[in-house]
Amino acid sequence: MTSLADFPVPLLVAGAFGVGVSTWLFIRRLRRLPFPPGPTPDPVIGNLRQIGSRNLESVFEKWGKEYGSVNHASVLGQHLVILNSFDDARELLDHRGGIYSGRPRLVAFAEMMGWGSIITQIDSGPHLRKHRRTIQEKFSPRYFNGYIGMQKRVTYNFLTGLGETPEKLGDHIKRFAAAMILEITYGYTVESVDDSFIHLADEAAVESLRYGLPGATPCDVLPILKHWPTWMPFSFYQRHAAYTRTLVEKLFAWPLNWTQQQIADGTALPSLAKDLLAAVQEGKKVSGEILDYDDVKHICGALYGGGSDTSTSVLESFFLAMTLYPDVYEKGRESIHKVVGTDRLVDLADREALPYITCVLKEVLRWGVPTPLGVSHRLTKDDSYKGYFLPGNSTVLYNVWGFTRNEDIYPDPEVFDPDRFMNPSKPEILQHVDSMWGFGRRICPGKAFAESNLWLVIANTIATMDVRKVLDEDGNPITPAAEFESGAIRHAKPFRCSITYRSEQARQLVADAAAALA
Ligand code: HEM
Repeated sequence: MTSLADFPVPLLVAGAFGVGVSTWLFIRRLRRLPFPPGPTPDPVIGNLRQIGSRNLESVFEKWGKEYGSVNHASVLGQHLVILNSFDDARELLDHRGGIYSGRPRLVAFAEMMGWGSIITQIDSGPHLRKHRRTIQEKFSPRYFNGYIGMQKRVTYNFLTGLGETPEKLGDHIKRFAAAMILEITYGYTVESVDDSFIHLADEAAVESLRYGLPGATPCDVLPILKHWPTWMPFSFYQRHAAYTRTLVEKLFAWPLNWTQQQIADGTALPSLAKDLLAAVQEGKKVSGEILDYDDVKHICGALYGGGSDTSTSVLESFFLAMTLYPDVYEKGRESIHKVVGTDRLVDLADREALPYITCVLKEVLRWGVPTPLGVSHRLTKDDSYKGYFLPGNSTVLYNVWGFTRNEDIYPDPEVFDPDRFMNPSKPEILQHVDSMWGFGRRICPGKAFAESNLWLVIANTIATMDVRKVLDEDGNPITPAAEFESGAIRHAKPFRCSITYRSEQARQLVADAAAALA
């Protein structure tokens, strides 16, 4: 076989020179291309003023209409690429995923407050691969099918609580979302929203978001400031980050220590943490990877943040939509009565036979948009697209809210209409709503699990409860506004609705099912 050593040295040098020159020419040509169009930046701060807006997704949508679907902006020297069309997002984030799957550097949030070791913050590389493979395997339908009993129990507890104190809808939703994740992750049962883990998670989230968002502290602009000692003057941000870090570390360590104690006592329920800790102890590979204790801590620690507030947002939107659209509710109930009857609750095995309920869930996702701008990716190398230069290390944002409001795909986008997904006239109708779960190599690994939890709870709520508008003193129905609070996770603004069991038989069905699994 011919090896490199068989070639004369001058030929090798000439070859290497040729490759070097053509790479240099290629990069030069790339850099001569313009940035994608976008709003004119201010000196030094760039587009900070526009980016500071709360409803960033609608700002981006306007830019898309004004400048074209791919936009460029900058904030304090950081390039941003904004994708306002689903096709561009699919081309770049899916098809060119090899260079579009990093995560932007967040100095305060990830490096100072301690979130940097969890998957959502980890940049591309072997560490990411290890965590993703583990989560993907453990949240594949094959694996979590073993948790159907747990999914049912959490669902029936939700319905029981709702039947008893419907005015506490928000608390029941929050408890449901937390319980699903914490049971499967740690085998930890959540009895109420007054749970100490939920309090700790809330406090860690509030403190982290206070100064953790990109650009919220000078450390994001001048990373060397993260080393500024906390005993020095002007160290407010460093001291706040150090305090937040203690909360974040406790958030990761506390539930895992709890599971370890349960294992030692012989009382541990099946859970992801239990499986992974056993694999670490026995030196067994998980999805072809060797994990250590810190991997387990951070893999498990990522899931509550990834799965609980998103699911909460979806259920809030569901109850708001059902209050506003009684015809949809009735149609959903009729479809359940036809297939399941009224003598039993709805099961995950009924999913295929109940396509309308699946469409209700899809429409809740589209209408409520839990993650309006997904999670930002990072472009790891210079690239060009549609004649524009996209600089390496750009933060890439995709406008899920805009994709799912595109009138060509979703006419009357603010109207809640699950029928748009029944026998869709074009494949885009189903494809674009799936952007809710992100793109490419970073697509949400909890998608199948989240969809099955949400489907089960939505189907059984429709089957057993009446959700209606509340009446004012004169007996007139009060129509709540379809208003949402935007942010990384979008939530319906607080609203009132009336929730009662559909019948005594429905109440009994739920009570019996909950008792059987208690
Ligand atoms: C309605 C519920 C949910 C929605 C809308 C949602 C949405 C998303 C989105 C948009 C991303 C970012 C994808 C990207 O970077 O392009 C993501 C990532 C992630 N999600 Fe979900 N998610 C949900 C539920 C869950 C659940 C239940 C879990 C856990 C079991 C979970 C775990 C994760 C994790 C670990 C990541 C990070 C993946 C990575 O960085 O590579 N999610 N999710």
